[in-house]
Amino acid sequence: MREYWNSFASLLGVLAFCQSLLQLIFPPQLRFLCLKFFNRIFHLFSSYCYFDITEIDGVNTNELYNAVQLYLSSFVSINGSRLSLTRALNSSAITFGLSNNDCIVDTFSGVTVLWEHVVIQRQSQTFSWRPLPEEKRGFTLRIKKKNKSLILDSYLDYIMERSNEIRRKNQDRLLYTNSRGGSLDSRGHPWESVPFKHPSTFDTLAMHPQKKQEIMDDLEDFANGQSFYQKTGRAWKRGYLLYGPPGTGKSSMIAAMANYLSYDIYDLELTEVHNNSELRKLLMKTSSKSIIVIEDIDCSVNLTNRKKNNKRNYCDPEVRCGSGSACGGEDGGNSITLSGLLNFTDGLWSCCGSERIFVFTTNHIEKLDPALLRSGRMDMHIYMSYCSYPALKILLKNYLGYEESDLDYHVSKELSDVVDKAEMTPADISEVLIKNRNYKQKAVTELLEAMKTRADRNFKCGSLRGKISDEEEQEKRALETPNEGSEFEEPCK
Ligand SMILES: Nc1ncnc2c1ncn2[C@@H]1O[C@H](COP(=O)(O)OP(=O)(O)OP(=O)(O)O)[C@@H](O)[C@H]1O
Ligand SMILES: [Mg+2]
Repeated sequence: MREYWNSFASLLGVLAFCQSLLQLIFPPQLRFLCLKFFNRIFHLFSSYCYFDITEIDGVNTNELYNAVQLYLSSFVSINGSRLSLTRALNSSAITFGLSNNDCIVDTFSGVTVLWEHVVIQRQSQTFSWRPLPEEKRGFTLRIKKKNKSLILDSYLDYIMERSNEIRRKNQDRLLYTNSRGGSLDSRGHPWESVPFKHPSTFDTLAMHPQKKQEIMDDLEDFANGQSFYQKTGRAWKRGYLLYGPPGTGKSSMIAAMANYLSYDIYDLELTEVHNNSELRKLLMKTSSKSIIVIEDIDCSVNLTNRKKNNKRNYCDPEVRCGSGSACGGEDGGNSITLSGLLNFTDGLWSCCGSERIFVFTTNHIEKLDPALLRSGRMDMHIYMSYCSYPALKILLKNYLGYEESDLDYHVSKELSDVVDKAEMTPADISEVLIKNRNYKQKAVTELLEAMKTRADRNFKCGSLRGKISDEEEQEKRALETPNEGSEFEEPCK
């Protein structure tokens, strides 16, 4: 056996020698042919095969090249002695890369592979619609021939997956908006984006810890549920309806969800969408691993339909534009309808892209069309309630750094007794605590006073409180939609 290997090694040595000799003696064309011939023979006997992944494929950027670069960056930082460093747009992290013509060994499923980063000068600028870089870059993957089929497919898939993860981790989250009202930017995108830096997390969110845990588990199950969704033939998406009075943390919850899963947010302003087909286009331009949000859903769809349909009740099936009717009603398909919206979240269109979460918020669940609430449409209905005692403890910890044990026994007893009766939102309570955050004792005393006053008032004039909050609500709507805020309609009976 050893003799066989010795003779094989000497054969390779001779071939390499002939190659260099040819370079000296023959003219270039002949040399090229001979080299090709010897290379063929060399590869025939070699136990390795090679794959080139170039940076530019024709004139398009090769996604696989970028993925490999990012993937290798996750472990070259430990091994390399000379590395290239990059920081991408919108990223707060620095990534390491292999320097020119450096190699690195990787192991996947017990198989060892070698990566080489190849950089060569481009000889002459060939004709191209866009200027090409002066250097030709690429990665060469060397693997044993016998492992080729075993690892090629799954290894490359694994690299794509890992690189996406790294990219998401490195890149700051983005908040997209369609506030341009359907016009496209220079790259044909209907969404505008800004870095998303909302500090709300599930730790800072004041709500019952058990309920919070349920939501976190549900999100986790969703994010790890690719195989489940595939196996059951369901689109990989999930819908949450957040409802409750203003200031109870619906928007904060959305931010916490995005931060928890590291997803981007698409804040869909329905009043800026002119018709159902525009809505579909917007959906097609959203990326996976994102949360698509429609805030105050009772106002958006309701208002548009009502406006387009001369104040008819939007629960009317014609207005809702159910199956068979011409969507858009009287204006020849020039409005967004409830059925268009449902198709967007639930129908065939909802499946373009994957791993997406839809979140609708409302202050008035009773005003929503039953079609939106039907089981299976929104997977979870989450009531964001007035502040409870467990939620209050979280706020005290957030704003004052107080644990329950830091409070005087009588004070904590009084707080726990009065908090439900006071019916104050976390936003109300936060305001009192922020104002006095440098005087902790005073903050607690003032909060207790405010709660007692509110509880008394609620007890004395419960019906009046209802009116007040309705006024607050109308005021809020008027501020948000100055021209349309006064047009409130009776909820569906
Ligand atoms: N559950 C909560 N936990 C922590 N902070 C909260 C909570 N609810 C409200 N807040 C505080 O109150 C402010 C307003 O809350 P947020 O905008 O999330 O309420 P909302 O329910 O979305 O109200 P709206 O119905 O008016 O949109 C937030 O900036 C946050 O600081
Ligand atoms: Mg909100």
